[in-house]
Amino acid sequence: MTVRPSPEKLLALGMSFWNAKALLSAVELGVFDALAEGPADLESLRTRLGLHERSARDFFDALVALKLLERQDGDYRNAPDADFFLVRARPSYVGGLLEMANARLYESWGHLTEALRTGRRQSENKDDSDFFAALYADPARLRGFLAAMSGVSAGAANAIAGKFPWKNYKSFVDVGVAQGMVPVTIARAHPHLSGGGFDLPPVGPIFEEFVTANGLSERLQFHAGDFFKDALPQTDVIIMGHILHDWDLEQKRLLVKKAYDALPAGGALIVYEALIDDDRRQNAFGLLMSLNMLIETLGGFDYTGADCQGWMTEAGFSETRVEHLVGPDSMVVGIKQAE
Ligand SMILES: C[S@@+](CC[C@H](N)C(=O)[O-])C[C@H]1O[C@@H](n2cnc3c(N)ncnc32)[C@H](O)[C@@H]1O
Repeated sequence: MTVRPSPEKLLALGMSFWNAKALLSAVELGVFDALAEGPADLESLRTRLGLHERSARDFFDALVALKLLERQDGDYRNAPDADFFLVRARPSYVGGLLEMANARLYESWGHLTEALRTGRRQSENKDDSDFFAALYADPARLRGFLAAMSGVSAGAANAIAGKFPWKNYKSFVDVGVAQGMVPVTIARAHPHLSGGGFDLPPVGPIFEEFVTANGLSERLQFHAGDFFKDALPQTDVIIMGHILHDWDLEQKRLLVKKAYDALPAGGALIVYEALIDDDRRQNAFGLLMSLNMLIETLGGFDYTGADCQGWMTEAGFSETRVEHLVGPDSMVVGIKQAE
């Protein structure tokens, strides 16, 4: 008997932007913040959030069906994971990424077809100015972007702190550090390490605020610079997370070479991203991230572990390996030959 194919999966995938936008609007409206204080019934939640009465019930019940909220005896409360990760006041908040997705990516992705036809990015300014220069001209957007990066890298930060042999090294610098989630996580887990972050000058105060709030300002310093114009700080281990995918092939190769030049013999470069699997058929998130680079940047694209190992070998690294971190993220480690 032949099995009749079902369109269910295709239709669910095609309509999954509904689910995404319901979550993004819930974060924007502060639904999870409102319920962090305790359960609320329909009317009090609706008035608290300033929603029109027409669709509030459907919206909240859709969030129940999506398992973001729970409802008991007419009262809504946060589902446990939403309560942990989506309440702004909690240190575990990862909604910065979702805020950025809501404010910028959601609309830009509406132009994916045009981007695929033209090869040109579709974020707010489609001209040739540097993505980061435009972003950093607006302090509120800068802060939002850097906080979003903490949400993106929190899981990988824990995995790098746990999986890399830090006991063999004394110092490290995270290049393109953003707010500092990765160095803070590593320094907390390994009290013998000191280090810091390298990034464009406007990032300094935001990094320092985050490091101080985590009680690590004695061990983590900020290095201001432009990684295309300045040498990278000399240190035992350099980390680059979600950096190489922002840039074109020549720029990627240049950054790997600059890391090699800054490391001592025996030093290590850790590159982490949502690496595409070598066969380019499994890591849908990595492949879609690469399309996000089309939407957002002039020449950026994501790549496989084997691609990155190739650039590291070209730059002079004597040993390279790829290790899975968490979810879609993996790291490529390059070791500079010990003398
Ligand atoms: C996509 S974010 C990645 C942040 C962080 N590594 C993470 O994974 O969460 C890219 C970072 O590179 C920094 N950056 C961009 N251009 C730079 C440049 N020319 N020199 C130094 N840093 C730069 C940005 O400020 C930003 O913090």
